Amino acid sequence: MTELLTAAQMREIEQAAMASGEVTGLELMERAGRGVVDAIFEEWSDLAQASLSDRGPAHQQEGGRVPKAVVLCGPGNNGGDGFVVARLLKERGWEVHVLAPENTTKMPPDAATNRSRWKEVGDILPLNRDGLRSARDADLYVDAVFGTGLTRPPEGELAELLSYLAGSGGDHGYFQPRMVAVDVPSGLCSDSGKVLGCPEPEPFSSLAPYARLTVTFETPKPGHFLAHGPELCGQLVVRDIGLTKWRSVNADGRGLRLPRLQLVPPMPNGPDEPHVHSRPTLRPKIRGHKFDHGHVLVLTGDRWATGAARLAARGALRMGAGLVTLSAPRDAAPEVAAQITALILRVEDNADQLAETLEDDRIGVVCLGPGLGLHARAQERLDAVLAAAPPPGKGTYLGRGRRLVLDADALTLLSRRENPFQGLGKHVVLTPHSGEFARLFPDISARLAGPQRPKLLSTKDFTGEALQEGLAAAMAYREALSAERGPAYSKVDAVRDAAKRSGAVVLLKGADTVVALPDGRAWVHAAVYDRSAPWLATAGAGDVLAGFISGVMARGHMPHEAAILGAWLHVECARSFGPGLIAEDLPEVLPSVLKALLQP
Ligand SMILES: NC(=O)C1=CN([C@@H]2O[C@H](COP(=O)(O)OP(=O)(O)OC[C@H]3O[C@@H](n4cnc5c(N)ncnc54)[C@H](O)[C@@H]3O)[C@@H](O)[C@H]2O)[C@@H](O)CC1
Ligand SMILES: [K+]
Repeated sequence: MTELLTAAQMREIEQAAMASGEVTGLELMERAGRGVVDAIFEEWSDLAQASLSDRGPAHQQEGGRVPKAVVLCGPGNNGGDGFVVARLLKERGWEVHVLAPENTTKMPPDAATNRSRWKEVGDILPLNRDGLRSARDADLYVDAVFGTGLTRPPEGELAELLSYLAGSGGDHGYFQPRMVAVDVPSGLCSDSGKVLGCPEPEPFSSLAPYARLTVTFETPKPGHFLAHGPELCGQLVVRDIGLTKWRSVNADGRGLRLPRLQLVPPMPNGPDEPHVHSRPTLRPKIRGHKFDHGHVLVLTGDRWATGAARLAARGALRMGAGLVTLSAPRDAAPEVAAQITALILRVEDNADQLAETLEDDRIGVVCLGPGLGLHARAQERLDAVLAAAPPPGKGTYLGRGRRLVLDADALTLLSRRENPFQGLGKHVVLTPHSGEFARLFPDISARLAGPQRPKLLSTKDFTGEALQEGLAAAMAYREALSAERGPAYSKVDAVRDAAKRSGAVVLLKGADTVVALPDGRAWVHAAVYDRSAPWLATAGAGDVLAGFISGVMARGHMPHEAAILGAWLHVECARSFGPGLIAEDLPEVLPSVLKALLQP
């Protein structure tokens, strides 16, 4: 397991460690700075080799070039880490230029100590564009302006400096030369992955620089995986600074810090290795009758709209469900029958007939939504399914309650009900994309999206009232952006709130898929960094995911486990297939992925 820690949790752990008397803040800062330097040299061996302490002073005498670093240190402990990095590089013979704020009255004591240590060996330039101009052409830039303590969007000279650095990176080639972020790229909220003060959805010309390498401490933070985090962090490295012992206690030494947030899959070579499995585990199918491996019922849409449900059904079958039945309205039945072999077809004339089918308590999982339609009959079918799946404890289905996956149109239909969440519970997995999520949880979605950019004025608006209104909206938007406070409301917060409100397990899709339970437990499934699979954004892939989750539940996993495993296997299939993938390929490539997974 790789736990993702928020800024507040990280502070709590640090305080618990210092309160124990076993370690000081200064020692932690030294370890952090050293961790950054080690990571730099591991990433760029040419820089390690160029260091004089490795090659000896003769190198310089022989005319060898002295490597040059610019270290940008902010007003807090992140800046303190920066001063340590600067000192350690200088000790290795580097030419080091440090930029830092002149006013140090509010500087935390450990950072101030490291500032003084630096001043014994080097000068300090102002932390602004002028300072940067006088320290040009470095081999390495170290961004230690803000870390987990960012509380508001940067302003004035700092904003100018950060957006200058940001403008030099991104897709157009990373900042040249190399930029290393200490803990997080400055301006990125470590809890949410949002860039404070920057319009959503893009951090283009943002207030946070694009790093090529980000070195964080102890555990990764949610913001490294959510929203813009992966794009800005470049590559992520986690350095152990010796806080493991205090990770699960409060500052007073008691109690677990809740709620917990885990990364799926755990980071390979992460700080918790080798104590963890680096892969999630799927229950093997051992023996038994087909019904012992679960019976999934997938509802199709109407005639000409059955493809999505067929994709889901094939996903569930390939996942290892013992039996998968498609329930199709009569007019859609011929089309379905012509397309399937191992799947079973059941014809429905009306919702009552569906209710009859659902009396079969061997049907452990029902999946509906893909291609279902949004008409009254689809609503009746959804109601029939919800009525026939009482929350666990009240029903008799296999003694554990029937489980449901509600996807696509089923989610839109839910949002149209007078009481959308009635009849839901932890036996239900909701799998919205952001649009469906906004329909179901409009207020939560608006909070997550942050201030909305007003519509651009067109030339016909350039006079009179329209112009006044447009300008007022633009001013209000600017103010709302600058009033954003850290830690910002994150996708994890939003999905937790949605799960709590609906009572169901909620999976909100994306490269940063988040799964949450109503009790606050949450997981980030990250298809980013070296796990990114952009070709998964293809029509029908979501339908297959609903089927995968249904299939995993049929194998006996709890709904939240199924959501996590389904999301993970979905990405593994996409990665295994590679570019050119279409939705139909996902179930077909699953057997080889499962084979590799189940191998000891
Ligand atoms: N928590 C821990 O366990 C450890 C933390 N360390 C470092 O400490 C960092 C956190 O330090 P801090 O909490 O001091 O926070 P930061 O150094 O991230 O910055 C906080 C400072 O900047 C100010 N600030 C915040 N937003 C601002 C803005 N928009 N404009 C101007 N000033 C702003 C704050 O008032 C505060 O003075 C971590 O990111 C990490 O780099 C490491 O030294 C190792 C141990
Ligand atoms: K930073």
